[in-house]
Amino acid sequence: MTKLSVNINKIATLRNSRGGNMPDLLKAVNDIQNFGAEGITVHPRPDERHIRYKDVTDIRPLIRTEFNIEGYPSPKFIELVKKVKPHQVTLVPDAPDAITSNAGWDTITHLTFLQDVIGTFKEAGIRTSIFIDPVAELISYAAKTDTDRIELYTEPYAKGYEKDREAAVAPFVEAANQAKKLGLTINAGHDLNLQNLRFFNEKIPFLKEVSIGHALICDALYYGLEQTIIMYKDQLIKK
Ligand SMILES: CC(=O)[C@@H](O)[C@H](O)COP(=O)(O)O
Ligand SMILES: NCC(=O)COP(=O)(O)O
Repeated sequence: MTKLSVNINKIATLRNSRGGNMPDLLKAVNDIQNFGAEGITVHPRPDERHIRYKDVTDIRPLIRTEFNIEGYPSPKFIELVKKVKPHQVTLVPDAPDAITSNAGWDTITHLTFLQDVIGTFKEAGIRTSIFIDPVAELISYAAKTDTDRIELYTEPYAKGYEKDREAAVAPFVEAANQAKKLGLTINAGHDLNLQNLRFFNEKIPFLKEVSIGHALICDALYYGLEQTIIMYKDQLIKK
């Protein structure tokens, strides 16, 4: 079954908005895992406006599932990830001031850089994934980086879902099949939600993991965190 990794950036953002320690991020990490999530995702950015670097270190001993750290591989980020040793690092090409991630890697232009960074993480025994758009040439270059996985950037799917979900998912199915043939494992994330998740997951039966933050934390305001995680996991059950 596809694993659900909960991105807790939004919980940190809420805490940071007032200073202090409410909501308690470390309690949330414990609870989210107790409620059935199969992983925790964090995405530290250089200005630490969401997750702070210290949060990442503090969270590590509480992980009983899988820890996924996402971010742009700056020297500081690489150092943090090597120190914390998560199960997976997901490389994202976002600019320091990006409100949120808004594109996948140009794996052609940045091939050598990605090969170097991925080599560094693999030497440290950390599984790698790279955030990517569903474009054939970019996927074929992703395989040349020696990454273990790719994370399909699903915002365009989410945007197109209501209008025509078959058309919206088609490039992702094609990209996933191509990546699988090249020996890559497939993750997905960005703007997945209770409406669009089941369809995406059913269309890519070998999808390994989804990381979901924004919509899930918004839903938790209405349903509570435990019930929300149950609802998202239900979307990942193939019926
Ligand atoms: C790579 C990706 O799509 C997510 O990490 C996304 O950027 C969520 O992070 P924020 O919640 O901080 O926008
Ligand atoms: N990698 C995607 C992620 O962690 C969460 O993205 P979103 O659900 O906050 O859009």
